[in-house]
Amino acid sequence: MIQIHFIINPIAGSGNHNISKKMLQAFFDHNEYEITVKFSVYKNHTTKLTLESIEQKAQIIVACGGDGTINEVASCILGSPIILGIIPLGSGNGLASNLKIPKKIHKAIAIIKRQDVKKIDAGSLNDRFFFSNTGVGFDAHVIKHYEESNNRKLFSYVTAVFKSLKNINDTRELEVNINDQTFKVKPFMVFISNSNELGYKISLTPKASLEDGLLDIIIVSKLNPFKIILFSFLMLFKRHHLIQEVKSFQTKNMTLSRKDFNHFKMQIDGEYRLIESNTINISISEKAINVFA
Ligand SMILES: Nc1ncnc2c1ncn2[C@@H]1O[C@H](COP(=O)(O)OP(=O)(O)OP(=O)(O)O)[C@@H](O)[C@H]1O
Repeated sequence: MIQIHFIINPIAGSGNHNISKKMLQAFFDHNEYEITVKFSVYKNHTTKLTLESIEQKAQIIVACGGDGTINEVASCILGSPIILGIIPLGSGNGLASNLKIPKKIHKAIAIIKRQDVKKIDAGSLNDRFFFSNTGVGFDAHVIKHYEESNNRKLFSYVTAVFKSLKNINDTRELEVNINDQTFKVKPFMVFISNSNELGYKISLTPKASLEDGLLDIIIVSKLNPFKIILFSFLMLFKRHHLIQEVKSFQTKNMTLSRKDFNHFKMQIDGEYRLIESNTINISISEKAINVFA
């Protein structure tokens, strides 16, 4: 019997999915799979549920939600033989889209039942992990405003972008150490990605691969309002690197540090996090997690 656990985020995306134990049971042969279904009932509850599933000897844990839910499940099973399944119920679903996992529930389940395993890389940031992307600056502001909106839809991301434009002059100097170069920057954004998609088919790092053992970085120094509009427009066509303030890198590790503050306001896989340290060490673990894709 294969022990398969589903951990469902009921508020992911628009929150109006009808996924239930009864519905899932209909897809799986009772002689082959033993199904356990859990719902998260508060923020970060998924971590506790996943740790319980590991204790309960789950062989497959399916994250049913967006990048934030995947992050909570995958961070717990990293480096273990447990296989991650994904049913994309989120708003952006960047990682699922990079893995070509369809949003239709029955199609995502077909991928789990096919049992083709891919090993993908995992990023780490001090003592946390990311599987899709992380960043400091404009993207972190956008995620903070998005979470405050209490509505997880594309429109909320667009509103959050406009609200974040008010904070654009709040750029403090960072020291960046990457590929044996050290330099200072007042960033509009430092964006670090494992995946080639942010969600909604938008990408800041279109050449990134989940399997190349590298992180794709873009560092954008302070932009004036005209350049921000130009940057946003070019990003839609994946041409933002044409702006001179945008520098692209690929690396296995990097460090961000700052002297004036002892914290970083970051987004990690689309969730706002305050990291209490004046140094951020970022690296990648190659092929660290097994995923059905
Ligand atoms: N019952 C719940 N009530 C409130 N928050 C929850 C609950 N269950 C999970 N969460 C939180 O929801 C957040 C994750 O949302 P998730 O990323 O899965 O969806 P999304 O933001 O709609 O999708 P995406 O990140 O792909 O845009 C996490 O911070 C998680 O801890």
